[in-house]
Amino acid sequence: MMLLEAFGLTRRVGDRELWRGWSCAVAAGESVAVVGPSGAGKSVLLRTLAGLEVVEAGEVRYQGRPQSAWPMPDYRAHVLYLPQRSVFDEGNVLDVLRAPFGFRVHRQRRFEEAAAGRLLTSLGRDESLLSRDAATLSGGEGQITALVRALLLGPSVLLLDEATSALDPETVGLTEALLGRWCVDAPGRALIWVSHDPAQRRRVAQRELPLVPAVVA
Ligand SMILES: Nc1ncnc2c1ncn2[C@@H]1O[C@H](COP(=O)(O)OP(=O)(O)OP(=O)(O)O)[C@@H](O)[C@H]1O
Repeated sequence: MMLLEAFGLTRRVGDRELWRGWSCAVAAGESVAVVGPSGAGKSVLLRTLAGLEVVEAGEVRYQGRPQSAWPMPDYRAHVLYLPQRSVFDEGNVLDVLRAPFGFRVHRQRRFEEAAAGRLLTSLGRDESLLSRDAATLSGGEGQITALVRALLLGPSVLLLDEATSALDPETVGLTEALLGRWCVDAPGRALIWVSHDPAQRRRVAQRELPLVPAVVA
């Protein structure tokens, strides 16, 4: 069975059709990249797969079950969207990492500061980041914080929307290595990348899923 599938997705914004009849099938253990020109709707597509945008036409399935048949908080905990830029609530990074564990959907999970520390170490940072005010993080520090928070929550599918764009090359390398290991470390995981960097796509993606803009009649 495929982990995440889309069948015939079509999406309009205003009076413009972004894409028509888009389909994909991503298996567990796969790392793939959605590619298309600027404005083609890659972010809208990832957000649609993540259950953050309405599915106007077509169907998304996770573990063979239609997105519409999942309780949405559960679905979004499994299929997690990581934006280019995250806005954090007040507090320090530790507060930001811990906060989602108070949500009902994550009640089976327990926040472990040591696990956060290990992830930070594997991204070339140390625990001093935990005490920093989240509102004053740099773009790259914000991306690291968002990635660590996402991984701590134990998703199955990570949708990465230019999620390493603000990182220095060394940290990009560490992030790609970490995610590559993450994807195969346990069964039932997959990565879907959107990246403008073709070299990054070659490094991280086993194949590309083209997003071709709809033809205007
Ligand atoms: N809620 C919305 N209302 C109206 N237009 C929207 C909405 N969301 C996205 N759009 C438009 O849809 C188009 C696709 O946006 P999106 O950010 O998904 O493109 P993209 O392929 O990720 O682009 P880029 O590669 O430049 O980041 C854009 O023209 C955007 O302005």
